[in-house]
Amino acid sequence: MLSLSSTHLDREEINQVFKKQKATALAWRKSSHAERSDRLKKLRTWILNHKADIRTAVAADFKKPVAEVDLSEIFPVTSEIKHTLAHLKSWMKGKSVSTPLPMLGTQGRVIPEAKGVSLIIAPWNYPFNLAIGPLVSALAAGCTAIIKPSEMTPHTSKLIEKLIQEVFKEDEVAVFQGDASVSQALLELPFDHIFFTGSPQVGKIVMKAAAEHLTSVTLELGGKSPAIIQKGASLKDAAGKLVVGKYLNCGQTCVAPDYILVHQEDRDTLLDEMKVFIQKAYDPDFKGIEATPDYARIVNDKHYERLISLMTDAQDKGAILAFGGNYDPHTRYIEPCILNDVTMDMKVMEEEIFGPILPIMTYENLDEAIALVNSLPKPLALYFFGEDGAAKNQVLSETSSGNAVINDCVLHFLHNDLPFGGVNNSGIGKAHGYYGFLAFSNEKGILTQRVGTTSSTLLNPPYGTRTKQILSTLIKWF
Ligand SMILES: NC(=O)c1ccc[n+]([C@@H]2O[C@H](COP(=O)([O-])OP(=O)(O)OC[C@H]3O[C@@H](n4cnc5c(N)ncnc54)[C@H](O)[C@@H]3O)[C@@H](O)[C@H]2O)c1
Repeated sequence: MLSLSSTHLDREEINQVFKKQKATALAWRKSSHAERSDRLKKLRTWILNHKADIRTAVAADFKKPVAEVDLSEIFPVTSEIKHTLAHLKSWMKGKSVSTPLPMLGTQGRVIPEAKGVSLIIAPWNYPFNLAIGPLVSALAAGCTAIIKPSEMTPHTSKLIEKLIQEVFKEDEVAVFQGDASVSQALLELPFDHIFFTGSPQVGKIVMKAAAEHLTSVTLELGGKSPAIIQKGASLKDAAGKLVVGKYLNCGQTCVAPDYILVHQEDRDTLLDEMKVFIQKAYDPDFKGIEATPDYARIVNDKHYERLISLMTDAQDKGAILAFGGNYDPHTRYIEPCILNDVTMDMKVMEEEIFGPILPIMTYENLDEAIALVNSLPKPLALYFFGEDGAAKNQVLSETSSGNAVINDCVLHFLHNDLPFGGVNNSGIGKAHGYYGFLAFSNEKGILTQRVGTTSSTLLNPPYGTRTKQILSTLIKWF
């Protein structure tokens, strides 16, 4: 198997490329809309010409189905580029701000300025999308970039390197392959922005390293995203959406519903509907789920064993296997699994599951469900199913999450006009569309004095009675 974990660490080369990018970043800061669009179009053309290579590479890494590669690796990036090309001109223009009375005679404007050299560290679970998606934002903002793809998906990471080498010069965009040691060597450098996607544990390491240079960070992290099914919700509709959202990418999705909170009277019906949907989606010909080409595998043995131990721990502590339970270490197959009677002392409720195991917990009243969500770190997403507006508003106002979706799940990732990201433990900063552009931009506030020095001289020392009167008027009225 292709491996990148042993890629040797060449600090000298990293330093050289960083230095070259510093020089290019200065020039790129002034790059026009046409130049930035041209970079994005070249990127898009390469992707469109290599769709088959992308499908083959991601499938070689974890048997990801072709349709899922198209939907969740290629489409989000091409649509992000299209959206960016359509709006970049107005984003780059910045905006005028209104003038408050005490500032009369001045004009204020906010101009987005390219931050400079950026570092993009990507995870393995959407290995193409989560390395190239942030690059779209970096290029739009006028930044250069060094990308460190995941060592866990070597085929896709190699393809990303090929893409970058064919489309860019190394002083514009470069790729360094390898494991944590390569990330850490990169993190020693004074980047102008770091965009990290990965676990909260590594996010903390990244933020500490960034603090050394006071480099700004976007941290796209993970967490336990709950799905609350309100009493009276359409259980059939919720069941189908939960199954699709959970088992896409074999559950290895940062925004997958991590656990379900359903009213105790609805649990069995929801469960039955989910079983029917799993059968229809992944075993339509009754040949067994393992035979479907539409279900991915676990990325490596370490994650496979972690997931099996989560299932075993839960069952040892009293959880009931309501669906699934079959697995195969040779192919790293884990059947979609649903656990009932889950309690908070089980490991499945202590860590992000990040695999095809779905615990169901019940509640008697909504307050209980909200209290449970609030007892855990703030999640990346929260899903609410139900038509009761008051209940929906209660959940939205009494919980905190990076994003929230009503009557669906996971879909918000594809909405380019919504800020995507977490809050506290699930992330810092937002990605996608305009928000991604802003992440790589310094929003520079510019004030222009238009009426000479009159206004400021009123407040110059020596501070006499008139100055004091002006100040007390300012404080009183403005
Ligand atoms: N918010 C999002 O958009 C989003 C998207 C996908 C995944 N995720 C999260 O990512 C996690 C899974 O991905 P992962 O296992 O690749 O994450 P990870 O944190 O283990 O690794 C991410 C990247 O960091 C590097 N890395 C690992 N250890 C490091 C260290 N000690 N120092 C510096 N760099 C290091 C890896 O080489 C990899 O490139 C989950 O928590 C998931 O929720 C979040």
